[in-house]
Amino acid sequence: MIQVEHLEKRYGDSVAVQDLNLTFPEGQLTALLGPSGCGKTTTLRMINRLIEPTGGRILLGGQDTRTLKPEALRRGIGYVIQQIGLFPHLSVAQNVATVPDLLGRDRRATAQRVDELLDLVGLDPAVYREKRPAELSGGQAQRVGVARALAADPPVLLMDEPFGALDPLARDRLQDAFRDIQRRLGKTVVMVTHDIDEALRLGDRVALMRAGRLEQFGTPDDLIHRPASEFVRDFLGEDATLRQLAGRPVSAFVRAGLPSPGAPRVQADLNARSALSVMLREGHDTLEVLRGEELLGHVAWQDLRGQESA
Ligand SMILES: Nc1ncnc2c1ncn2[C@@H]1O[C@H](COP(=O)(O)OP(=O)(O)OP(=O)(O)O)[C@@H](O)[C@H]1O
Repeated sequence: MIQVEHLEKRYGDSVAVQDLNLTFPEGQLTALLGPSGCGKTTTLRMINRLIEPTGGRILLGGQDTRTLKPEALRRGIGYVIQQIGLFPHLSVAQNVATVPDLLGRDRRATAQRVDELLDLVGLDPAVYREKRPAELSGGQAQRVGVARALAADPPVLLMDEPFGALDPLARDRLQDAFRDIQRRLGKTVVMVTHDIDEALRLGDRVALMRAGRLEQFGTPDDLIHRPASEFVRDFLGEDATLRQLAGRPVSAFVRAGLPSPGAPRVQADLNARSALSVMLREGHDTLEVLRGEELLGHVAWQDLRGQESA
């Protein structure tokens, strides 16, 4: 758990972050969202002390980060940035092993861990282990960056626009892969993004910032259905519900029960936004949801539109 108390960063007369108070819950992914220049990156970099606050404090597992040496602090905090900065002269495996090697971990154990991590991020170790960064696509390099950040098994991961440089397809895939990994490993993740879809899709919590201050902190549902201000409402936009639906499979909304006669059938992994389109197109307010041949149940129009309770 990371607690931020009255955090402030001033540059001369200008204030980048002002009286910021929030708690990043353990094992969850919190998206730091907001318009350009609102202080997201500054906040993130104060957590691992790449930037020193001018006021307030940050507690990591209850401990004031100022009492820790920055190097020691950063050993427990993975950091992934958009320009991933792989070492060009090292192989993929050596890049991933950078931190364990620095820490003097056992070589054989590290080699095994590297393979596991490459596997985890969707890169076949046998194919990619010995490649150089120059031989990778942007998406592959980004995956190696994520594997490298996970290699030291840090409980906390800070990510700054980690998927920003990718084309939409690669971004979707890596976002999904990362979400799975995060859930499985239970890491506490703070992710800076200015991409609303990404924040709503990946965030267990979203911290929406504006001009150095926190505008709202809550679940994606909170921000969409219970916006704390006009700013939040405007920032997310009118199609916020649709955006959120696009990130969830229709199976998340299924109710058990008798199918309604004549309802169109869709597969469970169809995204909920497309399911809504099927209802509109077919003129039905329910759908039958199947996984393969198996009937899971049905989903109704109201379930998709009033998803606070989902
Ligand atoms: N080294 C610096 N000196 C002076 N001002 C700075 C410095 N770094 C950041 N700022 C200012 O602090 C504010 C917050 O910057 P920050 O990079 O945290 O914003 P951001 O929300 O991450 O923006 P973006 O999405 O564009 O990256 C901005 O107004 C920026 O101009």
